[in-house]
Amino acid sequence: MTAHSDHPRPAVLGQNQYGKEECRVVRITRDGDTHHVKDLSVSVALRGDMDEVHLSGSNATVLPTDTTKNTVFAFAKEYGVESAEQFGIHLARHFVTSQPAIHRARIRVEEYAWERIASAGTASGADGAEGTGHSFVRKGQEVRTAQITYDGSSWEVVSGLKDLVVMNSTGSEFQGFAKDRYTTLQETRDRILATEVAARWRYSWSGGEEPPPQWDLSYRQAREHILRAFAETYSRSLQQTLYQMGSRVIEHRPEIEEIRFSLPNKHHFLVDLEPFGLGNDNEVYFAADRPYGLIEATMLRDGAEPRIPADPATL
Ligand SMILES: O=c1[nH]c(=O)c2[nH]c(=O)[nH]c2[nH]1
Repeated sequence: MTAHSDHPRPAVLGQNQYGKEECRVVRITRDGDTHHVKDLSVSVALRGDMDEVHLSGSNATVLPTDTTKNTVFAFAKEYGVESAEQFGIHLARHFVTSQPAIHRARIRVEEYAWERIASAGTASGADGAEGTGHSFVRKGQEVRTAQITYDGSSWEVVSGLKDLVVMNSTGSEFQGFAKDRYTTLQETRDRILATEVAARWRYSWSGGEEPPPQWDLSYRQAREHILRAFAETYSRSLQQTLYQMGSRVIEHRPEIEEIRFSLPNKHHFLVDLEPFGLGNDNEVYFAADRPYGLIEATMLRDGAEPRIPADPATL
């Protein structure tokens, strides 16, 4: 006879917590034409008198996780985001002091840093650098890619980059689009435009007597043209912005004769704060993860043959 086979002990509830993970909030603060961005992923975990909800199913002490998410967005509007720490302190204090059943709140914040896309001749990223005031590139290095093919007589070099995240906090609209009975998207004259650029460009160089391009210089310049075109284009669609990025590279870099982009449209939806009696003048956005639009196109030097495949296995 073993102790636990004849007299099994009942299960007891151990440590428990609940909340909302990864509330992706983007707070734009407009200082005239200069915008400031705070981009956070906020996770809330609450603990307290939660036995009954587990044991009997009574939700009397359960502040919904949906409410915790709403609070994150509402606080972004009401208090702004001075720092990740200060924002977390506001939230944690709020949950613990306003809900008698909640005794402990753990707020985790990840902050994604952005730097300004500077215009020609200014130091990229330095705060206060000249630029549009509303164009940003996410900090953290993009990945540079290269594919070299040689068949014993000729070379093909396709270079590129991926994971280059950019955002315009204004200067973008999307309207006048086709509509059918399933269309619910509202036309907008002022939206956030954000994407994670993946681009590949093919050099005209194929060996022989011709000296190869200066690869590093060419990469830096192509990247710079892509960024500037993104920043300086008033966008009517991501497709139009893509075309400007590509044509600018083709026009300024004679060594490149084809460039292909794959641009996810990283949607940012304005949060409806009216239920909380708060306005939202393009200040607080929900950064959606998926699904996302995917806009792809090739730009060619006139007369060049398209050789970058549209559907590669990987970039
Ligand atoms: O720039 C855009 N292009 C689209 O094709 C599209 N479709 C959509 O729903 N939003 C957008 N935005």
